[in-house]
Amino acid sequence: MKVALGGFGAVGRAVAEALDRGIDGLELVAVSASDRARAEARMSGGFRKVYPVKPLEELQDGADVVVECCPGHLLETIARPALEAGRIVVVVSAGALLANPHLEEIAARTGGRILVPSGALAGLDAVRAAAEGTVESVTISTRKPPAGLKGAPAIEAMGLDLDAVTEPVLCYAGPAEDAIAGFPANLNVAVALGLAGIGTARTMLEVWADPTVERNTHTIRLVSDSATMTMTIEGIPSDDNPRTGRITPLSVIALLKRLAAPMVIGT
Ligand SMILES: NC(=O)C1=CN([C@@H]2O[C@H](COP(=O)(O)OP(=O)(O)OC[C@H]3O[C@@H](n4cnc5c(N)ncnc54)[C@H](OP(=O)(O)O)[C@@H]3O)[C@@H](O)[C@H]2O)C=CC1
Ligand SMILES: O=C([O-])CC(=O)C(=O)O
Repeated sequence: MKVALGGFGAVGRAVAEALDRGIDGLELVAVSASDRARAEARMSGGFRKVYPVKPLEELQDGADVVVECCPGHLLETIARPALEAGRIVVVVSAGALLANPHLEEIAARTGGRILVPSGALAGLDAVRAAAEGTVESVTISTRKPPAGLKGAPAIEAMGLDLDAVTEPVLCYAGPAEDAIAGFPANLNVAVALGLAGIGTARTMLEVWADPTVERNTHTIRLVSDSATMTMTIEGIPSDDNPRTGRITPLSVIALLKRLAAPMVIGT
């Protein structure tokens, strides 16, 4: 499968490095970045090959799979032409799907597919299985080191000085659906959880700026007629972007491998 990466930041570059090192059945064919020269320089300083840096709208040409790993407001720019062309689109900015419900309609019409990786979250396999039965409630509590919430419009609206936070501050409590506008680059996990389970309107979220944690910590609780679950993941922030956990690109790589694998494990 030929893979094009829409984004070459904390997620895209790590996925590109893995594909460049070589994964059976997968071939990197193009990347996108806002700074083309910098992307090319990064590839020439360590990659085996320098891949074409293409505009986001052209990633589907010559690719079977397009991975969206850009700021969420660019999801439509990447996904619409790729889905119109019937491609598989891997969406890392899951939160942006809420503002773009038409993408699923395009996929249904063209035979394209939208795949959302587990990203920085644990347990979506079991949540999806439980959702085939009756789920009573799903909650997620997110605690991030204050730096991991920097730039979020909701934090700016609160007037919270994240550098001055000395004890945990509750920054949001309510449905996952209503949080993403205020935290577009921080809560993709909560939207992915909602989409996997009982919907983002019924999935209840708390967001904490917590100086006592060093990791992006997400705890899911689910009550259903098949199981109750409590799952916590403590993700190490990536060096490139403290908002993004290191496990996120690994989740994308694992998903891409499933696409090419003769055997698939997990829901
Ligand atoms: N689902 C999940 O669990 C998670 C989702 N995310 C989400 O994944 C997405 C990617 O995260 P991350 O890699 O950390 O983000 P980064 O900010 O590190 O990287 C973003 C990339 O997008 C590129 N870009 C920006 N504008 C354009 C443009 N107009 N054309 C082409 N490329 C562009 C940047 O280019 P340049 O390199 O030139 O700056 C950069 O390579 C974000 O939306 C983030 O919120 C993150 C963590 C977990
Ligand atoms: O990496 C994380 O902990 C999660 C994250 O940023 C997101 O969901 O957008």
